[in-house]
Amino acid sequence: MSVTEPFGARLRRAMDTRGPLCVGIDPHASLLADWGLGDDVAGLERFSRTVVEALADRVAVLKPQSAFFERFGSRGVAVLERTVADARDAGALVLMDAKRGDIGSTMAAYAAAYLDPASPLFCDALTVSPYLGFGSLDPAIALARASGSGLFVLALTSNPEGAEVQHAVRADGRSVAATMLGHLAEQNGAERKNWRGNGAALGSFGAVVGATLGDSLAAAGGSLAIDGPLLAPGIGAQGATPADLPAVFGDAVGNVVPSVSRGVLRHGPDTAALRAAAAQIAEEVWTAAK
Ligand SMILES: O=c1ccn([C@@H]2O[C@H](COP(=O)(O)O)[C@@H](O)[C@H]2O)c(=O)[nH]1
Repeated sequence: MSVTEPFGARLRRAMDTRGPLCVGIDPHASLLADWGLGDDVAGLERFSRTVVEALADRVAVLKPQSAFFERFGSRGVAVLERTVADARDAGALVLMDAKRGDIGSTMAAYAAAYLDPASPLFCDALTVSPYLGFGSLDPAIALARASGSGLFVLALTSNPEGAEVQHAVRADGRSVAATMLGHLAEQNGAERKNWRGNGAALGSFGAVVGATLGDSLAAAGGSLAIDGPLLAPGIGAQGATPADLPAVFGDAVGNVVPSVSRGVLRHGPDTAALRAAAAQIAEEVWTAAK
């Protein structure tokens, strides 16, 4: 397996040159219809190609939502493979939003599917769920280190239902989410010792922390100083705005990768309109973080 520059270093460079925005590729049936496309594989392919053509040469990260491709079976997954390859060829980092999580031996197979450069679905990073225990992610962490890819671990998700699990307080007084953030800080600390020295690069092990959280982050406790990226979904259709980011993320706002899907995609299928929508949100993020 070829070892490349770690994901966190590549992500920091992309954020510095392109801005931090991540745009989701979420081909909802309703969006396919709004774009005048069929709810079928041809529609899926046209939709995905259009988003890649419009944005892969300018945003830091594109995030295909695997579920919307899987619903078309093997032909949908074939479209997903092409989407990932085309987006990477055009210069975007690709974060596969598949939220995988299982016992370690199965996790190793999920990791091989997305983080082994020999796999047809190889991506720059993968979203994973730690709710079978953070240690169940060990095979994915090991493969990410070996292949220079990254993980985004669900910590405090953008949906209101997440709190009943993530805010739960453990016997040691820490919330479940704070514990996950602590594990990520350890993983990024180990990476810094072994590879990054004192450079400004981010760690390769990020957390998912919803932009929708308002002050509920304080309720869950835990530190966002994980020395890694913080993927912030929830902007746009779920009600958060770029202006919310400083209040939610505080001092860690410089490590935030704001993620928007429908808020950009609803402007398609016109390529220029998609670009303008992404540029407008990027501008709002920049203004908010100043
Ligand atoms: O906590 C989370 C984790 C992931 N997501 C995913 O992000 C997009 C959000 O789409 P919008 O259209 O911008 O609402 C979607 O793929 C989710 O599965 C999230 O929303 N929250």
